[in-house]
Amino acid sequence: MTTYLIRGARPLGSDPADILVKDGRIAAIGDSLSATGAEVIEAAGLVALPGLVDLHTHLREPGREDAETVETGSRAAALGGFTAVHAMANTDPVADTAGVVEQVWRLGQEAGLVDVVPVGAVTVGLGGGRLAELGAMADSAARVRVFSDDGHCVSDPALMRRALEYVKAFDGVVAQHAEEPRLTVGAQMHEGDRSAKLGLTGWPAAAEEAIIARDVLLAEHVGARLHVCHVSTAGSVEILRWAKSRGVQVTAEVTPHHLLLTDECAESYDPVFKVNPPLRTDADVEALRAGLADGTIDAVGTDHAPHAVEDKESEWAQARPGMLGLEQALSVVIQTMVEPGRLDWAGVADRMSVRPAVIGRLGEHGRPLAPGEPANLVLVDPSARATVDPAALASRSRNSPYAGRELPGRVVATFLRGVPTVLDGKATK
Ligand SMILES: NC(=O)N[C@@H](CC(=O)O)C(=O)O
Ligand SMILES: [Zn+2]
Ligand SMILES: [Zn+2]
Repeated sequence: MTTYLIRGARPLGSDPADILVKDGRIAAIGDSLSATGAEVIEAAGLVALPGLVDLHTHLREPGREDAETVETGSRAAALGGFTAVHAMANTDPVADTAGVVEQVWRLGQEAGLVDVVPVGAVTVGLGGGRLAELGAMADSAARVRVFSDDGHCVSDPALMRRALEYVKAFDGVVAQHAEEPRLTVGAQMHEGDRSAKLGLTGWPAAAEEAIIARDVLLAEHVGARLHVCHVSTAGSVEILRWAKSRGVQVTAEVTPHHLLLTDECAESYDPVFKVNPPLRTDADVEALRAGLADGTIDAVGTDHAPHAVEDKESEWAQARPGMLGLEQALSVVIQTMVEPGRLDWAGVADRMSVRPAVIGRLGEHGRPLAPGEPANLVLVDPSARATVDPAALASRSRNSPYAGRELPGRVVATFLRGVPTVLDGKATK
């Protein structure tokens, strides 16, 4: 294994130091380190962070390999600075058995670009009718700890309660897509002045908030862990703040797109901006940024949702919801949180690596940058700026909501257990 000497990087944005990466681990951090035979990486001006961890990625394999595969999504993740991603269960077949989660886990190992951690479905076929074999998925080689019907809400409260009780036995967590389905029939965008003006059926904030309120009460009642996916409204942040103040074991994530974009994007009628939950208002965006800054929202989760051209480039009402996120997530967080002074680099590491790793119970990720720790790390150039070109993305799909936007921050290198998956901003395989 090659030894790497990373020279003059700023760990979590602190003063420059050298980082020696040897045998898959951080061997030393200090001034003027030297190591014979080491490959030197000049990192002056670069910030070193622990490898990013995504709690919410759609990789589309098995079933829609034309939109993304475990390999192409892994490459997009590595280029975005990630060393672990949780692969959502809404594949075809659905990841609701030990067999399917082991298949996804194995494909991730073979690609070798990030640790692909399968999420198990809560209910059989995402049907919302009966619980999937949660215990078998937890005991499988994939060691599933996060369970979600994402794309669908576990809307039956009795079933949600049973899922929470079940996963408690192995320290698992239910990640809820909070959407009361009776309130979102035919919904196309955020319900408000703009949906009225555009004549599109609205997705009211209350459809999300009602489920979050119900679920935090259930999590409190049974003493289990709940995670809320893609929180999108100011009211949701308030409910989470209240629940946390009561000691409920609830965590939450916000997507990069909900931190940056609003329902104003829908005025273009460009379906690239169609997503669930929908882009909301300026006031919601502000509340999400404040919630991420004060820790009410624990993590950034990309909800990277690749879609093939024919599923996205159609009329708004026909287009599938979802947008890409992995390759620009860190840049969006730099723009919305770091540059305005709302999160420092240690805060970025906390919300994009440490806390998501803890929520997913990934022992080898989200660790401190310290000697002896696994060398999962990313080097970022915060001063670089680039315009997003969807054609240049590693994802197999092109549905980036950031096309043509200039964003700050460039991932220069990513290391997975001491092996570079990205060097000079390019994937190594
Ligand atoms: N976010 C989306 O709009 N779509 C996701 C499903 C989901 O996250 O709910 C997808 O799988 O495409
Ligand atoms: Zn969802
Ligand atoms: Zn999703």
